[in-house]
Amino acid sequence: MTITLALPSKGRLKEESLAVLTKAGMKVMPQTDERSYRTRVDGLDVEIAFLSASEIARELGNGTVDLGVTGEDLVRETIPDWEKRAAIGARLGFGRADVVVAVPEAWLDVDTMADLDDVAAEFRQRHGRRLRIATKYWRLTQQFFSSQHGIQVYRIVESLGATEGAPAAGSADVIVDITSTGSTLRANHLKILDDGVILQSQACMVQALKPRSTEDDATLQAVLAAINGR
Ligand SMILES: Nc1ncnc2c1ncn2[C@@H]1O[C@H](COP(=O)(O)OP(=O)(O)OP(=O)(O)O)[C@@H](O)[C@H]1O
Ligand SMILES: O=P(O)(O)OC[C@H]1O[C@H](OP(=O)(O)OP(=O)(O)O)[C@H](O)[C@@H]1O
Repeated sequence: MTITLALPSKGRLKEESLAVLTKAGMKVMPQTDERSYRTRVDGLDVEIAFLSASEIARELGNGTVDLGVTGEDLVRETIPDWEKRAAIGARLGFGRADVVVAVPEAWLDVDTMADLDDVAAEFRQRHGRRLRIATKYWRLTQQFFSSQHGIQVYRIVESLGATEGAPAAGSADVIVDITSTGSTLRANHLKILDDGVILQSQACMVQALKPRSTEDDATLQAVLAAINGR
């Protein structure tokens, strides 16, 4: 029996994930070439699958992989009712980014979610339409605006990239996106609301919650123990 561990297929997330496994004493066999997306962990019944970070979240949600390294933001955004289907086994300390609500710097009297609620409430009267929020994080946005802050009158405009440009382009009024250094927000004259941090995300080792054999469960627990003890 074998379990599948999905790792990010490119960039810093891939390099840092491999470094975590090495530090935990696991030897990932070299890929036969850069474009081969599968390999194994030496001496363990663990198959490695290299996938994109967002795909890893999706595959954890539908139970196609047993373990995966991906961002907490993607787990919470991609998997409906994520806590029923996945569990965070370890926070890995890299891939840090905050998911934030940001508004134009020119909105001088809007600094908090309560201020934004006021703006949303009067937006239709003033502008003849609802407040538009550009984001690719529509699930996190709905939870934060509607469930946590009771803001109901808005419209999500799905953005697939360059989200920070949406207010200047006129396709949205405010945005929800990730930020790490803050330079993209600053370059686009946007400011984070004082209570506008929705999630402080980082890369995590995530376990799919699904039935598996006793041997596979033992392998999975051994991997998690090694990661947590690194
Ligand atoms: N500055 C950053 N820019 C983008 N993602 C970041 C940044 N810092 C940390 N991350 C995290 O990296 C993860 C996204 O990684 P990546 O962009 O490789 O994913 P992806 O969406 O699957 O890739 P692709 O763009 O190929 O579809 C998220 O969890 C995100 O929070
Ligand atoms: O706070 P900063 O350091 O400026 O980083 C934040 C930016 O980085 C990401 O973009 P990137 O082009 O890396 O990826 P994406 O837009 O494809 O997610 C993200 O979407 C922000 O736009």
